[in-house]
Amino acid sequence: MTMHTVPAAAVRSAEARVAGYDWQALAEEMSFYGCAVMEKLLTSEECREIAGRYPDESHFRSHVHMARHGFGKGEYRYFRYPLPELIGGLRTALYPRLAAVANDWNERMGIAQRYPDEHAAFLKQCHEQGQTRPTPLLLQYGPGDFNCLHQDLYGDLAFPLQVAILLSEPDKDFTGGEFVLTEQRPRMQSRAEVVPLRQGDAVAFAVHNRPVQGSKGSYRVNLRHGVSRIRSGLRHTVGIIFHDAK
Ligand SMILES: O=C(O)CCC(=O)C(=O)O
Ligand SMILES: [Fe+2]
Repeated sequence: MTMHTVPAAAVRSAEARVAGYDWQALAEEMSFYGCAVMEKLLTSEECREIAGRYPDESHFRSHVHMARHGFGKGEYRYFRYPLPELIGGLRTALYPRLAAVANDWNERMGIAQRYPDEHAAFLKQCHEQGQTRPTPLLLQYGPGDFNCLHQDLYGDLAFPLQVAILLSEPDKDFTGGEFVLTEQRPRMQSRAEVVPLRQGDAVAFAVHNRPVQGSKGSYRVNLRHGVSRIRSGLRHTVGIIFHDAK
């Protein structure tokens, strides 16, 4: 078993969970708007369990204070391999669903690259390119914190969709702190999208580019995502990024 292999039982259980969603509807949402919400991907107990890992350094390979890098304010930690089974299982199970969307996008954007059907095969490509470090992360924001608009690119090889799961309950654990996306359109003004999430909901969204169907064919837009200022309380999220990092 290599370091990035997820136990088969964890993958099967995540696949069963993922199969409960209407993937045709989700794929259409992603293609129309650049994002789609999977409601209640995690239970509140699972959310609490994952968020509760934040203080325990043994789960993580590194710790980032966002203000030190100009990324915003707040902090996050990248998980180590092996990932927690729930996160690793979902990373493996979500990948093929999103790869179908990613391959359709590449075709529409005239990009020759196609993503393999299985996450293990894609990770192998990352590792062969020297992108070997795990990218799933746990984020923690307090009052006044925010996450500047950004793109999670960690090397030349980038999977074009990613997932973020809200672990805290809006209006109870925190206020403010909306997940936001902006879409920069060629020679046009940018479009913003605010994604309403409850505890346990996951948003799948475009990392950088996606095609938009216009009246005269398809054009390419450039997306960024971030989090508006937390007004009160504590907000945790887990981010699932499918490419590994240099
Ligand atoms: O905290 C959030 O909702 C966004 C986190 C983020 O930037 C990510 O998961 O890549
Ligand atoms: Fe991000």
